[in-house]
Amino acid sequence: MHRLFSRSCVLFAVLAIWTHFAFGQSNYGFELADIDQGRLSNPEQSRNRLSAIPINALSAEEREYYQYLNAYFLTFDGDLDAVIAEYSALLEVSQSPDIRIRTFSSLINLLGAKKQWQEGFYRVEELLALLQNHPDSTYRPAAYIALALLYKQINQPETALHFAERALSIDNIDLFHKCLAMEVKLVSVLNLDIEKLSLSDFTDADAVCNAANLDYELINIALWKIKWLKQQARYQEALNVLQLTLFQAEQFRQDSQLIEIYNQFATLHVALKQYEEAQQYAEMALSLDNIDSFVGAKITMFDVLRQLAEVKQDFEQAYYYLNEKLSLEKTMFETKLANEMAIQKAWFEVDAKQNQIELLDKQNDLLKTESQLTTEQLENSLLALSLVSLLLATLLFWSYRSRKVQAKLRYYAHTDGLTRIYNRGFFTDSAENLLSQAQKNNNPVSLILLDLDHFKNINDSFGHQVGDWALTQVASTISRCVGQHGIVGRLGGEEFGIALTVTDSGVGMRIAEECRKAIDNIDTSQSGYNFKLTVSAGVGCSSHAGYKLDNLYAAADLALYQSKHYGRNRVYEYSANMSS
Ligand SMILES: Nc1nc2c(ncn2[C@@H]2O[C@H](COP(=O)(O)OP(=O)(O)OP(=O)(O)O)[C@@H](O)[C@H]2O)c(=O)[nH]1
Repeated sequence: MHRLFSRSCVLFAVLAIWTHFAFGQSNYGFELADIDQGRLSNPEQSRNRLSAIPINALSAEEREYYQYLNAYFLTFDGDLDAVIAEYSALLEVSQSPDIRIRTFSSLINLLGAKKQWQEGFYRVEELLALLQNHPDSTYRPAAYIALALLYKQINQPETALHFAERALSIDNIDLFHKCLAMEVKLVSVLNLDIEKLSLSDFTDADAVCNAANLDYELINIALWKIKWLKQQARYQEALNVLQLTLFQAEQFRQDSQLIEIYNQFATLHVALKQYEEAQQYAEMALSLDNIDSFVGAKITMFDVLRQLAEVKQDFEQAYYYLNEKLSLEKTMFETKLANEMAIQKAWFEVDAKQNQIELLDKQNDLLKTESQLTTEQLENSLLALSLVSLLLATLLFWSYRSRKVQAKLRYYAHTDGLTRIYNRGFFTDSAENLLSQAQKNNNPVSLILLDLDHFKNINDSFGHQVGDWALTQVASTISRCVGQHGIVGRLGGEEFGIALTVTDSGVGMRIAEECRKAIDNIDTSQSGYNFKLTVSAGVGCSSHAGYKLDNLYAAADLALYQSKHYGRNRVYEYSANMSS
């Protein structure tokens, strides 16, 4: 028992959750739909059921539904302005297309009833736009009917007919809306081209409205049929239909329809020359409480009474009725004119507003184009800027690269490829500059020539590569020894030159000796072989040989020769008594 209870609880919870999600968050979704269903057949009970629903328990969507139904029931209280305000407020917040379509439809009907044309026409535009975006809404019939009725009311039968036919073209249109659409269609065709109507049009509409159980519309259709028969002078047939309609109307008791029925009776009896009956119905109509609200009917009745007075030869009375009729016609004409003007003004204002909106749209488009143009210009400028930047970067890059290449070329032009010290050409140029500068400043300078001893043997014994290694070692050792005191170059093969700045002969000899010693100390085992690496050097000094490079070179060379001659691995300085 306990297990059964818990299972039921679980099932109930699952069902509740499912219902919650399937029907919009609360259980009132069903209730609202049910109230909606019964709103036409039992408005009072439906209204009471609606007022019993706690608004706070509703989801946002249900609240919109509630608001719509609440406004609908408010119509029965008669304060149409309040209902218009409710519908307008709902349109401000409503998100649901269906609720919006229904609200627009109801609002348009009310605005028509209140003759608030301008607002009505705006709402028509909004409703049409909404219908275009939601062509599958189930509430299209109601929307088309609302539009058809409004256009019928403002005496535009073509447009009324168009919307009635749109409604009738919907496959699954319900009987209620089908009946209304058929009625509007009948009236519109009756006003446009009576010849186009046949008896079957009335019979069909009658069948649909009968099935829909719509008494008011049934009486209306009968009244239109009577008019149609009358226009064809089928008075007796019209009278027969009228007899049946009177019976229906007396049960239903709608003043407007009763007045119209008495009216028709009176005119038909006049046509059939049944004056007494005509008089009776005309007086019955005029005696109805609110006959003054139906000016058209009153005019017809005064006309009937005028004809009857004329028949009786009572011209005074006939004149009275004629006057009454004319004065009412004048009032009705003025009212009609004012109404027409109000409608035209509303159209004009809606049109003007529409034009203004179109103008604004065009201005907007213009602004958009302008901004697009500006954007494009900006984009073009940015593109141009990017291209220029790219070009500049490329140029910079190329200039950098060419500078690098130039520097490299310069380097290669100046440098000995193997030993990385100045080559002969650059050494010679640099040495000449150095000498002329020293000469200008009267500073003593020295030129040292160094030549590797028995270098051929190294090449021959250990290979050319070891010979190259030896040359680079000697070059770097000499550069280290000279430091900032001068410049070093490879003059060719295994011969190196040093030009020392601001140096007297003593310093020249000392540096040459340092170089010789350092070279003698090179650890040749790093080459993979052990051999003796020595240089012989000759020093020429400006104080003995002058500042001409050739002379200095010759002096140093002579001294070098001495070094070689006297045993190698030694340094000699040129002196004037040194013989070549
Ligand atoms: N490995 C190598 N050898 C070179 C280079 N340039 C010149 N030589 C060699 O240097 C040697 C110079 O030989 P020699 O002129 O006979 O002079 P030496 O053998 O040093 O004898 P002395 O100068 O009289 O002590 C030659 O065998 C050249 O081939 C070079 O760049 N690399």
